Amino acid sequence: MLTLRNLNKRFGARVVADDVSLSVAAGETLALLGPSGCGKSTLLKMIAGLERPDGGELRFDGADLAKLPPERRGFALMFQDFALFPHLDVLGNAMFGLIEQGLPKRDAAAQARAMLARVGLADHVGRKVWTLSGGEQQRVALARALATQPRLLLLDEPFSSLDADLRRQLQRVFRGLLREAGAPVIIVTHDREEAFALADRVAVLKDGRLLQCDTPQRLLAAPADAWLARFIGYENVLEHAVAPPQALLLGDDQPPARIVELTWLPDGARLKVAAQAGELALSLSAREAARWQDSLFVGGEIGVGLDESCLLRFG
Ligand SMILES: Nc1ncnc2c1ncn2[C@@H]1O[C@H](COP(=O)(O)OP(=O)(O)OP(=O)(O)O)[C@@H](O)[C@H]1O
Repeated sequence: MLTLRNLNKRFGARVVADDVSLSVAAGETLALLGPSGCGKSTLLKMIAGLERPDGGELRFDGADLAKLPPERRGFALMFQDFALFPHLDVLGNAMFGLIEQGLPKRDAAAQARAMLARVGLADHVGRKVWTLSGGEQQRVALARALATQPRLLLLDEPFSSLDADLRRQLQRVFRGLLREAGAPVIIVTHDREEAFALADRVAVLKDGRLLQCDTPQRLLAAPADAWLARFIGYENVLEHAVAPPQALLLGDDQPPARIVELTWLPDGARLKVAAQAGELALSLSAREAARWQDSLFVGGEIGVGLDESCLLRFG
């Protein structure tokens, strides 16, 4: 298990880690999620040993990491550009870490081949990496990282250079492989869908502060504050609570709300209305849109209320 306790780091006046405490268990995938510049990569680098914390404690299975140089931590780090070696073929890349560990070449090649087969690249071992597609390169980088059987796997924006379809497809492959690897995994991302798709728990960071760390379900069910609620994708964020879609009540018996924006879609309509509680966004199914069609125009009125029992209150 990896444990961070009261970790602090600043660059000049900029605080990038503000008393961060968290832990990641064996077999668990944790996502560090936050906007650009909030300190995600720096946190990863401190764990890897590439940046030194100003204060706080980093432990792995109870042992203090402070005096352990990066190469002796037994962690694998995978960057967003994959950092493959262009002069080596696929097999050469995948066995690189094993050779570094001092494994005889034959054993290293056998283990690397086995890992390449696991990521679906058994037929590509002799290819130069620059002849591979982005998704294939990404799988080589993962095979290289996993082949060394790291004690901890650190992935920095592993999918950011891939297009959306490939990203989704590889995320599925990854999720299985990461679980099988059995080591704790930390993934840095600014993409909430990626975090929710891959991670068991998601740690949300802002300006170096850990705002909330929980399962995707619990983050969605009980966001800590309004900023976080918006960041994880909620639209109707009120002062003290989120109004999820199920909290919105439509009907003639509800207070009238003026339609300020309207978009017709194949399966209904999207509206923004000026309601008593503030501006609310809502989606109408095709059936609801048909039911209210006479009122559906910008400037028109529709009855919109809030079911207080469905609101997600902060804190
Ligand atoms: N070695 C360094 N020296 C000075 N400032 C740094 C250094 N490394 C990072 N920073 C600054 O610290 C802040 C946090 O950087 P970091 O890379 O950790 O953010 P991030 O959340 O990973 O961002 P992104 O999603 O854009 O990669 C940024 O303002 C960055 O410019």
